[in-house]
This record gives sequence, C-alpha cells and structure tokens, in this order.
Amino acid sequence: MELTIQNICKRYNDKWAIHQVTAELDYGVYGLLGPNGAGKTTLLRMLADVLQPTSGSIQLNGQPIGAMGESYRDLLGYLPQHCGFYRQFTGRAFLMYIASLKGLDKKTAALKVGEMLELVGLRDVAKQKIESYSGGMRQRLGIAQALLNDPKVIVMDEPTVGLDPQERIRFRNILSEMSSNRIVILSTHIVSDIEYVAKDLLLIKEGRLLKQERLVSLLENVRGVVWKASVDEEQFAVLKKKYRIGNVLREAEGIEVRILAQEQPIVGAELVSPSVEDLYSYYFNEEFAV
Ligand SMILES: Nc1ncnc2c1ncn2[C@@H]1O[C@H](COP(=O)(O)OP(=O)(O)OP(=O)(O)O)[C@@H](O)[C@H]1O
Repeated sequence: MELTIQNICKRYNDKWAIHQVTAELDYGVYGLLGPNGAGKTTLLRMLADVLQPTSGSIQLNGQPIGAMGESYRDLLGYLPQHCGFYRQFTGRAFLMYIASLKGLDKKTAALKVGEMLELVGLRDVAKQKIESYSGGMRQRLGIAQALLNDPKVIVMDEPTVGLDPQERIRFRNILSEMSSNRIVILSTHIVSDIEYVAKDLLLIKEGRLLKQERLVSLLENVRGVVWKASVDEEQFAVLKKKYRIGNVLREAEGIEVRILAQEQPIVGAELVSPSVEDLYSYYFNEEFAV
C-alpha cells in the first residue's frame, strides 16, 4: 500500500498553510513534527479527505483519495485535533454509535467496541458518561473511535495530548504493533512521542516539508553542532544571547547546558551526541541556519 502526496498546496484566503508538499508513505509510522502553526493539522485534514487541497493530489495506490469516496473512508481511521463527543453518552454507547456510522453491523460493532475499550484501557469506565471522563480518558476514547473499523490508513492529530507517561507508552506500543501492515501518520510537537516508533520523521515548517528521513539520519545531520558545558550564571547569560540553548540543568556546582553552535561556543564545551530535542531546536529555531 502506498500513499502518495504530490505537490499539495493549501491556501486560506491569502495565506499558504501548506506549500508544495510531496511525500511517499508506505507501511509504518510517520511522525509529522513541527512548531505551532507549521501546517500539520492542515496536512492531516487533507490526508483524511475532510479538507480539499488548493492544488496537488493525494493518492492511495495510484487512486486519488477524493475520487475513492466511501472506499477511502472504509480504510481510514482519523483522530481529529478536537474530537467532538456526545457528553451524555457513555463511552461504550459513543463507540457503538460511531461503529454504526462506519457501517459495522451490530454484532461486529459490539465485538470491536469491546476490543477497543480493552485496547485503550477504558473497559472499566465504559458504562460511565463521557462528561465524567478526564481529558486523558477522552483522548483514549478518541483513539478508540479512530481504530474501530480496523483501518489501513491511520491519521492522528496530536494523539497523545492529555495522556500521562504510562498511557503514552501504551499508545506508542499499540501503534508500533499496528504499523507492520498499516500506514500510520501522526502529528505532535512532543518529540519523545515519535522517537521510538516513527519510521520516518516529516519535519514541517511554515507549510513546507523540510525533510522526510529516518530519525538516525536526521540525528547524523546534527552531529557536530551540539555542545555541553558547565557554566556559571554570568557565562550562561552571555551564551543565551549568542546561541540557541537546549536543555538546561541547574545543579549546586553550576549550570549544565546544551548549546547548538557550529563552533565551540565557550572554552571547555564538549561535543555531545545529539538528542531528538536537539534536532527539533536545530530545525525549528529561526536563528539557526539549516
Ligand atoms: N480555517 C483556517 N482559516 C485561515 N487560516 C487557517 C485556518 N486553519 C489554519 N490556518 C492557518 O494555517 C496555518 C497552519 O495551521 P495548522 O493548524 O495547520 O498548523 P499546525 O501545525 O497544526 O499548528 P498547531 O500545532 O498549533 O496545531 C496557521 O498559520 C493557521 O493560522
């Protein structure tokens, strides 16, 4: 299975939210990474066929998804950024309702709903009204509804929002297991969400696709520009003005800081292996040339 994005653009009034994005996706998890307003939601909505590109095309196995209509929706699982719920419904009733919208017969629906409730850890609260759910529980319900029809193309917009660390791990493991025979595309600005599961990262900035690459190869690009130094407050203030600063750890002996710089930023600074957070700073920081 192949999802091909060809030169798609999306304009809202006079603003290009997505500009000439081209990518090819086959089985696996793809992490769409970018800062607020980069165009992630716009791109995902076009992949879910709920928003029409201004130009360009999206094809599944060579067929334009717009023309596939129902048959694309049968293959698609979509978690929008803001999933609307009927708050008076119970979790189970809501999923049964979505299952009927997706055309599942009652018996299959009951089976799949049970399976999904188990998968996302909501079985024990399935009979409670959604209005009593926490943010994380609602997010898990959103994930469950997206997976009800056993989709082959899974599009999720910030699926881990509101999930606690344990739930994040559970979610990553679910995706990783599913991705062997599915195309999974998810957006996030939390790098650790995709660090362990994504096959490729798609870096998106100001509507443009900067890179589609394996994480290891992206990290390789950043090798040689990430420094670590122990500094005092005064030195830290100077460094902050001049360089992009990564993680800062304040300890009794001083400040341990990660610095992105082409050359040694301060005497004693050591080059270190880049982390995914360093990579994010490298690509999405305005002052840093890429
Ligand atoms: N319906 C709309 N009308 C006009 N402009 C829009 C609309 N939707 C999005 N935009 C603009 O398009 C750009 C991309 O927005 P989008 O929501 O796709 O970004 P994003 O990467 O998902 O951001 P976030 O991480 O904050 O959700 C932004 O500048 C946004 O203001």
